[in-house]
Amino acid sequence: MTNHHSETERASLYNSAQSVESQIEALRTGSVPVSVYGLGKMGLPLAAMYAKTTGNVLGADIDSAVVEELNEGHCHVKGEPELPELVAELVSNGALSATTDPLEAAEYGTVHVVIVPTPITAEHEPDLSILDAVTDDIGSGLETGDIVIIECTVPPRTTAERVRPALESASGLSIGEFGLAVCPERTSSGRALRDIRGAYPKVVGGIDAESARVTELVYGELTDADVLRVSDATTAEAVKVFEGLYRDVNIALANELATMAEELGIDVLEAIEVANTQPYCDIHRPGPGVGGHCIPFYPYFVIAPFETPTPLLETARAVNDSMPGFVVEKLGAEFEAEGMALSDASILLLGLTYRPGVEEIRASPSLAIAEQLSAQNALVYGVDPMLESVAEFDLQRLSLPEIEERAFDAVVVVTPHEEFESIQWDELERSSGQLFVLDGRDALDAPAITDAGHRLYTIGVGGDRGV
Ligand SMILES: NC(=O)c1ccc[n+]([C@@H]2O[C@H](COP(=O)([O-])OP(=O)(O)OC[C@H]3O[C@@H](n4cnc5c(N)ncnc54)[C@H](O)[C@@H]3O)[C@@H](O)[C@H]2O)c1
Ligand SMILES: CC(=O)N[C@@H]1[C@@H](OP(=O)(O)OP(=O)(O)OC[C@H]2O[C@@H](n3ccc(=O)[nH]c3=O)[C@H](O)[C@@H]2O)O[C@H](CO)[C@@H](O)[C@@H]1O
Repeated sequence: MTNHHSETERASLYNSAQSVESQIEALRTGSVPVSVYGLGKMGLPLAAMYAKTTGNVLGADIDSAVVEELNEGHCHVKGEPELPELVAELVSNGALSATTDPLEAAEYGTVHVVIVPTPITAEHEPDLSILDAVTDDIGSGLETGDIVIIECTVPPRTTAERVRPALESASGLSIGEFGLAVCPERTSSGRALRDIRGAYPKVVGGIDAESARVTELVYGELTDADVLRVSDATTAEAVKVFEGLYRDVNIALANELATMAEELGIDVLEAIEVANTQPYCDIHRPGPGVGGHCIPFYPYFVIAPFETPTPLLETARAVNDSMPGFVVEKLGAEFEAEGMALSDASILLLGLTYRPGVEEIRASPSLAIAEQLSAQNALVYGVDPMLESVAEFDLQRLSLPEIEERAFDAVVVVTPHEEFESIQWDELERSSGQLFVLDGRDALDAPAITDAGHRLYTIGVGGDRGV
């Protein structure tokens, strides 16, 4: 990859002797080369925003298809408004390019932004191996005056106790010669550019004051929102993780309440909606499970690495992970009432990604639902307009038009993609008796289902919906 900015001066910001105005001028005129590591759902929008602001970004990704597509001006991330056009513009004007060689990026940038995956292992331990690899790569090219900014979500204390020593060891430099800060990505897929531009404040925490100063200056140019500087890097890491913990616990509360709906004999969704009119109440929405590689994973960034007991976090995880089973039990009970076994049933799952419009299947509820149904020898089909392959799922793939050519005993709405709004429910039929429709997300128009002669159960709705 040729360096498209080799002719311009190469400025660094950490411990810069220039005035703040000159530093900002350098940042905005392409004199501060930025390297972004990880060009995925979050990294590509972030690299684009950096390139739009600085005009000088080299992205690094180990996936050659990602790099090739980007260097052709194409956007591989689906469902991000404005991103394809922005990427095309930035690549054509030389503000953004990419390499598969993180070492090249490490030599190129004086600002290094890390936004690579931070998953968990099958044993629910944080897996920071990718972060470690990138840290070592950056360390090998780190120079005095550089700054490294961790945007990926990591367990608290990771930057101070894992990333810092690794950078110092790989570079032979120390904090004070280079900077290190945390600015966690707080964006949601599907609205990434809007969020990064400034839907809500960016949070900055530095290993030292100069790192915090430089990172505050950089994000002050990147976002229109406030930049909130917190005490240190660990606090910034904790802010991000706490947001996710709050969400997982609150979804678990909604799910537990939803499982009580029939015994309560009410529409729990209605009760939640009205309870939330109280400003101190923000009960989330029940569903067939909690997916994605954020919310179901972040609790383990606190449960696993620390000694302090975390019973609430673990219970919330257990409640949310029980929801696919709740769906399967509901299906079994419905068929049992007809004297039919799940092993004789044909079941269609609508929506396999973890939420609508996002091409991500990690921890998707449909994975567990299909697995548990298949384990009981049910015949399981799945439809998802966002997915080319459904190899990870225990089911047979159907296209949306194909579902009206077959008969099912039940249809489960797991993830309500907008394409499903075109389904003609009166065209769906069961080989004999009433089709059973399980609406996991309160996404359906109930009269359209019941007018078509189907039986409808919505998670959280215990009795008949009020008049
Ligand atoms: N997806 C979200 O909604 C979201 C929101 C906020 C924060 N985050 C956090 O952002 C980080 C990245 O998440 P994402 O959703 O963009 O992941 P992603 O899986 O969409 O993309 C990750 C990218 O990193 C690349 N990569 C993997 N190993 C690499 C390496 N060694 N060097 C360079 N690139 C490498 C992959 O090829 C991929 O393109 C994670 O820490 C995540 O927790 C995600
Ligand atoms: C704290 C927070 O908001 N973080 C957001 C979150 O974004 P996300 O893409 O992971 O999506 P979510 O909307 O959190 O959904 C996750 C799963 O929970 C299900 N769900 C959701 C709400 C509900 O009331 N009931 C549910 O059942 C849903 O169906 C899906 O399966 O994490 C990103 C990375 O940290 C953040 O950047 C982003 O801000």
